Amino acid sequence: MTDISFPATSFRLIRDHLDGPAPAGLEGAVVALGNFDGVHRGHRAVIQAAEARARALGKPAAAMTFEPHPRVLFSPETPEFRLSSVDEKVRLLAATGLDGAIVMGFDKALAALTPAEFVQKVLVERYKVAGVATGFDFQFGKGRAGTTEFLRKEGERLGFAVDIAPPLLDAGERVSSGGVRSALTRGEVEHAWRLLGYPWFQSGEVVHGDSRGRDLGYPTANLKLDPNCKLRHGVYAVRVGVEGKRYDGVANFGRRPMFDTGVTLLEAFLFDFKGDLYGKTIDVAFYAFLRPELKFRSVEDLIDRMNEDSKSARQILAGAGNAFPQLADVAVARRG
Ligand SMILES: Cc1cc2nc3c(=O)[nH]c(=O)nc-3n(C[C@H](O)[C@H](O)[C@H](O)COP(=O)(O)O)c2cc1C
Ligand SMILES: Nc1ncnc2c1ncn2[C@@H]1O[C@H](COP(=O)(O)OP(=O)(O)O)[C@@H](O)[C@H]1O
Repeated sequence: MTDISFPATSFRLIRDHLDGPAPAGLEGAVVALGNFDGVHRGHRAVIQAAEARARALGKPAAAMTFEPHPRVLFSPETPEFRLSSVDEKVRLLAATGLDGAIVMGFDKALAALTPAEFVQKVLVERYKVAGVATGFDFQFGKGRAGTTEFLRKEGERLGFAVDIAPPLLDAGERVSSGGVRSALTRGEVEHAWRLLGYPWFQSGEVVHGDSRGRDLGYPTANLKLDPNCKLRHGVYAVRVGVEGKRYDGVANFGRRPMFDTGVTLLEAFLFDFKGDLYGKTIDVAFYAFLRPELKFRSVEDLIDRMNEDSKSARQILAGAGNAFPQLADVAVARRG
């Protein structure tokens, strides 16, 4: 167990809707624009470009993101495996050192704005942006017709700075949310970690299970993940953040074929912890895939294997240094 000190933050979170009044607090900022699912290293490069420009201009720096993900509006029948919920995203953004984030409610009215209208109404009139930073492949506005080239021209015409970050490569692979998703789907959490720059994590409230864990000598804190989560089922070495402390542990994600539950859960056993976690929000970060879920001949065999899993996880995590996602406290962010 180690103490985590959250970065002190005066982070300002704005949840904006076009039909409401223009919110105060981040006018004149340099804005990093994007969906930022996972806030991976490529996203951080965009954020750094916004911060550098903001410093040069003596302005605040903020991220502007869209919620729900535009895909939810356009193709609700094919739900996306999201790397981060809006809360997780905001906590990641707040820890980057940005002054704030604008979460634009993405609805039909916003989707109907042409690229020129989005620039004029949202960026210029509503936020009076001093600059915009985005990734090389960002597209925006009705029909995704707005390109980075268009944004550059609009910036020149209307007087705001435009910075476009080139693709970021990791060992020849483009860092992308899609790359992280497919790594997680294969259980390759180390690869996801490389692309993200931090071990992937999921947050949630601890719920009650079947009280079986205690009898096995392995009480597990249970989280229901988003049903669209495509993380490979199996056993992982994890580190768990609880109320500013963190614990190494081992977790199973799946349906527990031993007990024919049919329900998909993330269940984490925390080493060197005793206490009650029900109702608490915890962060479970993934460091290594240990094995797939199995059906053992007996509960004793399962327990033997869980003992082995714990030993491997302890070894792996001892070699992981202090690595843990940098997360600011959302409760602090929300007060902003
Ligand atoms: C390290 C670890 C490994 C596990 N491996 C398996 C497994 O291979 N097969 C399985 O059916 N359940 C597995 N489980 C899930 C346990 O069966 C589960 O935690 C237990 O049923 C407790 O259920 P409860 O939380 O509802 O009380 C594993 C759990 C942990 C913590
Ligand atoms: N080391 C630990 N790791 C995880 N949970 C623990 C630990 N020690 C105590 N607990 C508590 O035990 C609960 C899990 O017990 P368990 O018997 O698995 O029941 P259930 O699955 O019904 O919640 C956790 O939610 C938490 O409150």
